Amino acid sequence: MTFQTPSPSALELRDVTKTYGPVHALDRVSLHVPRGTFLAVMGPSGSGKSTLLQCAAGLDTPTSGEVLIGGREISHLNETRRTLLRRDTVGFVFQSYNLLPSLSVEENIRLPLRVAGARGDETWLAQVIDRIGMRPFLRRRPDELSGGQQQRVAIARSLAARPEVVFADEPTGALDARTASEVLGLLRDLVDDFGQTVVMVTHDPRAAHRAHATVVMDEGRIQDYLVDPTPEALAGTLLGAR
Ligand SMILES: Nc1ncnc2c1ncn2[C@@H]1O[C@H](COP(=O)(O)OP(=O)(O)OP(=O)(O)O)[C@@H](O)[C@H]1O
Repeated sequence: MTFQTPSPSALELRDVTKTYGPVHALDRVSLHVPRGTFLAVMGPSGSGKSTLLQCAAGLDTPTSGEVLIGGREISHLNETRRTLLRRDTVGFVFQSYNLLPSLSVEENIRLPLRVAGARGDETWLAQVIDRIGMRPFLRRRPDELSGGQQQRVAIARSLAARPEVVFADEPTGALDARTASEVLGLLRDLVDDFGQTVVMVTHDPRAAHRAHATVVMDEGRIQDYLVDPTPEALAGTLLGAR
């Protein structure tokens, strides 16, 4: 499955299989995600979305096949080297924000740099903070923010080290429809304006609709690949997946 653009690849899966005993959670999945694109991953429960994200982000290793982030093969690295590579090249956004409650907004955003012992690019950080609209809130604690604001902070944190790919796992699952739409608009803007690459697992066709393209998983395989689908087309494809 390939985007028809000449951009270099931010993420590539080559024939990736992940088995748990007799279960093929991923079954020879190949995928190419160019830089500066927003890809949604949908599919029924148990179709392999989380496994795809875990293997693609280097949180887990495939049983066979290769995963390349920014052209570097990660699936054959040992745990330590994979952790280091992940730290430098991958950002995460979770449904539950996962901010540290004792740290300020600014400290949360800078956390990946602190953990890496990196100085960071101050111009980039300032750009990100302004783009997500959190500059007035930098000294607040997460519990002094709304859910949407907390997710904005989490998105800024995911971008702090200017990663090759941001992986978002149901990033709007805990938000009301209006706030979810704002957060998705922000993710899309980060891709369109900053050239970031985002891979987002979602159950929500309205969320996937904001991405450039959607892969639909079923039984560990990519069952469909839709470019700029309408929410109705996505809902129809998902109904047909089982
Ligand atoms: N650690 C594990 N041990 C055994 N089986 C697993 C494990 N993780 C996933 N599976 C199995 O692999 C298949 C794919 O699971 P996965 O969690 O990737 O699906 P999913 O599409 O993310 O589902 P959901 O939408 O419910 O989160 C399922 O059959 C699941 O039971």
